[in-house]
Amino acid sequence: MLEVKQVSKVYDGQRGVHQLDFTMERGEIVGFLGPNGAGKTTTMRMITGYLQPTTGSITVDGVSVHEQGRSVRSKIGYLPETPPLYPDMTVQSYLKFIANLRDVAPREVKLRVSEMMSRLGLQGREKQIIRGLSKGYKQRLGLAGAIIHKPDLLVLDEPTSGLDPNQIIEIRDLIRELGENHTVLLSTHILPEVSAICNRMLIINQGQLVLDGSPQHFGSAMGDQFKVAIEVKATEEQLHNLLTPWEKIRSEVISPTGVEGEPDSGTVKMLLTGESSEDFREELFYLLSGAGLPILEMKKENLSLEQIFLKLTTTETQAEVVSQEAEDNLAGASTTGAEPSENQITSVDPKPDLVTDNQQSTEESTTVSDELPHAQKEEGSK
Ligand SMILES: Nc1ncnc2c1ncn2[C@@H]1O[C@H](COP(=O)(O)OP(=O)(O)OP(=O)(O)O)[C@@H](O)[C@H]1O
Repeated sequence: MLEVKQVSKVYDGQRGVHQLDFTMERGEIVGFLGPNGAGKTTTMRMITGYLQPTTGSITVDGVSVHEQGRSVRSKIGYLPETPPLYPDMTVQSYLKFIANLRDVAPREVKLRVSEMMSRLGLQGREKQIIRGLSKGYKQRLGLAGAIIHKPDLLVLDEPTSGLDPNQIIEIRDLIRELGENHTVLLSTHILPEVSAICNRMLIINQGQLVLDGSPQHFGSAMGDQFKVAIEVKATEEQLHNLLTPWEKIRSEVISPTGVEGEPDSGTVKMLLTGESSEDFREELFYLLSGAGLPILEMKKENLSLEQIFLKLTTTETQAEVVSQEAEDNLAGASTTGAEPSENQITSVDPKPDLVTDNQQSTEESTTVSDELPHAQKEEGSK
């Protein structure tokens, strides 16, 4: 439904994003990740028609966002990082205003406003002045405004930023629910949010896409070495004798038997690392079972999302762009890793503004936005 084709944005000679290429299918919830300044907001503003790409094209259901803006905008809902709220309005009058702005048929406005109030849990706050709402309720109201015209595509820029943990959970649940009827693109710095809500993620670094696929399948695809953790009923010596001659595998004891002061469990836990991304579990199974050593546990070790993110956005190595195609191979019967691409990434801020758990951002709540809902284009302002 969304096609971003070879899109670049240059600000005063400086690169915003470079040759972005991706598509989104109806019903997907896609997480958009990247360090500060990577180009997430720029991309989202171009998709929603607020910014004109320097080159390339963006279409929604085959219609150009920038050539036929008005008809396409009715299909898109956008929640900028700071929701565009008018602090002196009441909740209800704001939603009515947005409904009119979004071309909701006049006879439907009342019904639509009350539908949004109930869907976003805003009932009872109709007459409340927006200025007095908590950050979480402002975010709900922003979301209500973004979906009041029933868009197919929802673009959310850091929707949980600045919320407390309870509000984060509420907004995530709402997004998950919205994902049942909408296609959603959301940017975030909170990596667990991607695993919690999204069925696909895009990572952007220095304006270029460096990863595209499902968060569940990247762990092993991103690692250039296949890793397996095992627990075997054996002695360390037996395992050592068996595994040492296997040249392509490096083994490391995680929990040895016979730890002083501990009863001997009779098992050894080991981490085995292959020299490549080739899956060696089957060979390992036959090797150990052939030697009469029972395998109590065997688990493929995946890179965590945090490790993937850091690997892709902080190293000075060749980018290992994992394409959707490679991920499909991985998800299927194939046991090989993803094909590396020729794209290059270079070093960036080694400490991107990354939240790896449910830490709350300390960002201050702001009510007056520079991104008012009626501002359809705002070239060059951030
Ligand atoms: N209005 C602007 N004028 C000039 N340069 C800009 C403007 N907006 C963004 N940029 C530059 O474009 C690049 C991408 O910025 P963008 O805001 O899209 O990144 P981001 O991934 O959203 O970052 P953050 O996570 O900090 O919000 C940065 O180098 C930024 O400095």
